Amino acid sequence: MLTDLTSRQTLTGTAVQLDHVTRTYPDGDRTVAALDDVSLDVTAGSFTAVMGPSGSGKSTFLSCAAGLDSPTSGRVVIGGTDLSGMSPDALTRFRRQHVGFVFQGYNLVPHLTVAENVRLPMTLAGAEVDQDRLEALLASVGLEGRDGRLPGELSGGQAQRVAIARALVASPDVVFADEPTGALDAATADRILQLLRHSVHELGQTLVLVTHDPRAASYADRLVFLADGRIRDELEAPTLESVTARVLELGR
Ligand SMILES: Nc1ncnc2c1ncn2[C@@H]1O[C@H](COP(=O)(O)OP(=O)(O)OP(=O)(O)O)[C@@H](O)[C@H]1O
Repeated sequence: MLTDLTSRQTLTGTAVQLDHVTRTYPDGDRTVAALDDVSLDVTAGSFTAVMGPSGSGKSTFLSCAAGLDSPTSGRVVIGGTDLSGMSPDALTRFRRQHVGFVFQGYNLVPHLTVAENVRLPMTLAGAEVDQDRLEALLASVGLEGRDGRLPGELSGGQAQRVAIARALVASPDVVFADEPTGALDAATADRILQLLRHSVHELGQTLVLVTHDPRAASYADRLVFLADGRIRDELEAPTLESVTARVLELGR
């Protein structure tokens, strides 16, 4: 069971705002809009999934919304801070403190222990993690007693739990998860998705999950469908049945 590890200051309001965000890329003589005038408010303490077929703009959405890339036009606001015009260095510093990431491939540093991997965002930001908090965080993701292990000694599900603890350690304004269960078997994937959902509903974490998997999307509070770089549709309280039905409708 997750305990209240975070002292979140904002449980209400908007955690992430995309305001008319467009991202174009050169394509020969033309430009292609990977993201085309997307506006979206992500409510603090909510779990939003973003789904869409291959090439619909999911990766571009994640890169722009998380401050990994800058939109060609429009603006992104995270936790009240407008990212427009920030230098790459300033964006990196901002992300370390305000944005957590969980990727399909875990992205753990192989020669660092579990505890060192979890601490890493804070270490890079020049901050300490209290030992009690570290232990409580590891326990909350089901990794108590494993703090001295190396990533190579963990199963895929355990490695992703480390990545989730690392994403939560700085109490970020938002965690972005990019196909976090793509490399896991179905039962392990369900446990990881439950853990992510609990981080929202029990810790008040804001979570944005990017996926092409209806099952993963059905864990969210709200589902946004992308197609051709635009928001095509939305579902509140999605279920596997409603997501699957909508995917079939949109595919027509
Ligand atoms: N660096 C780039 N240069 C040129 N075109 C790009 C670039 N990145 C993305 N695109 C184009 O933008 C569109 C959206 O791509 P994006 O990778 O965001 O889609 P996606 O939904 O994440 O796809 P997938 O599910 O296959 O990863 C595609 O047409 C893609 O070819």
